[in-house]
Amino acid sequence: RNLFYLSSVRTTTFILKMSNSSPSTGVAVMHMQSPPVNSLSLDFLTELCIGVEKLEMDKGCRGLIITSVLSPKVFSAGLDILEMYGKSPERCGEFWKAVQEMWLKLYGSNMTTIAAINGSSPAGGCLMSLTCDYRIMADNPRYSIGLNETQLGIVAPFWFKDTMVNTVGHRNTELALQLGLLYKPAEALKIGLVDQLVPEDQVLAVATQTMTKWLTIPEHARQITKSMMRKPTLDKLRSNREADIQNFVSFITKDSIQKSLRMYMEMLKQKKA
Ligand SMILES: CCCCCC/C=C\CC(=O)SCCNC(=O)CCNC(=O)[C@H](O)C(C)(C)COP(=O)(O)OP(=O)(O)OC[C@H]1O[C@@H](n2cnc3c(N)ncnc32)[C@H](O)[C@@H]1OP(=O)(O)O
Repeated sequence: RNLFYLSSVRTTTFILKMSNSSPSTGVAVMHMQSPPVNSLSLDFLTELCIGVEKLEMDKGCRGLIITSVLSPKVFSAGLDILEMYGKSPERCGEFWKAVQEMWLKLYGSNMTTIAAINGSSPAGGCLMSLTCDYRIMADNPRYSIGLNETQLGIVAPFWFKDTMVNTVGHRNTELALQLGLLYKPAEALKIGLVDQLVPEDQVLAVATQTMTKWLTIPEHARQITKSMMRKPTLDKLRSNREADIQNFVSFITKDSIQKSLRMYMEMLKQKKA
């Protein structure tokens, strides 16, 4: 099963093609396609990290757009709850390492990255879009975005929080994280959680136009500036990875947390019924 595919902007797509930036544009598009909701499983994260690493090594690739083919519904439902429920501590540790890896690779990417958010993007899905340099969201009030971890009875780790603070500031993050707020597109724009709203059918086209503008900036200067802005946040996790994994494993395997996750999954199913 292919969890996502990468394509050039101008040519049509190929499944998991790795030398995937168009020579004419230098831009790759990652289309996430892991039905039903693009939840971030261990397999998905592993595949994503390999794909990004290959793009990073491709000197012809200067930009990456991340979007979903599950539109018009979901960009990403965040971490796969089933990876955190009823799993052994070893497996939980492996999963968390992959989540860290995804964040380190995307937040630390040398490429210009744009999230073309064409559906809801809660929790880990919001984190993934926060790693990007620019966020364009479909202006559809059915969609929402935010770090809603507290609603599941879990706590967003410090590097989720730091990424949010770097984007929307301390006060907005305090409110967002404590209350587990999911923002409608207009509210997300207001606090700076997304940079631009566009009609649903134009998300990818506007992302592509925006990328063209970003790529006119001298590459070396932009990369050094990005690194200067993000390095302290990245270094904080890099120097605490193992402790962060241990913290996650001991937290997520607690009976009370497992119970909260079970109740949340039941609530999702009931909502559907
Ligand atoms: C120190 C401890 C640190 C812990 C830090 C953890 C950090 C991050 C946590 C996360 O990312 S947890 C995930 C949080 N995600 C959510 O809360 C989103 C939940 N999902 C939804 O709100 C909705 O599904 C949606 C994304 C808005 C889409 O709605 P839609 O109506 O289109 O689809 P549904 O019918 O609700 O769902 C379809 C199907 O998918 C299952 N599902 C949904 N989300 C997840 C998920 N995140 N993981 C696994 N499975 C998910 C849902 O249960 C349905 O399953 P079935 O009933 O079809 O079996």
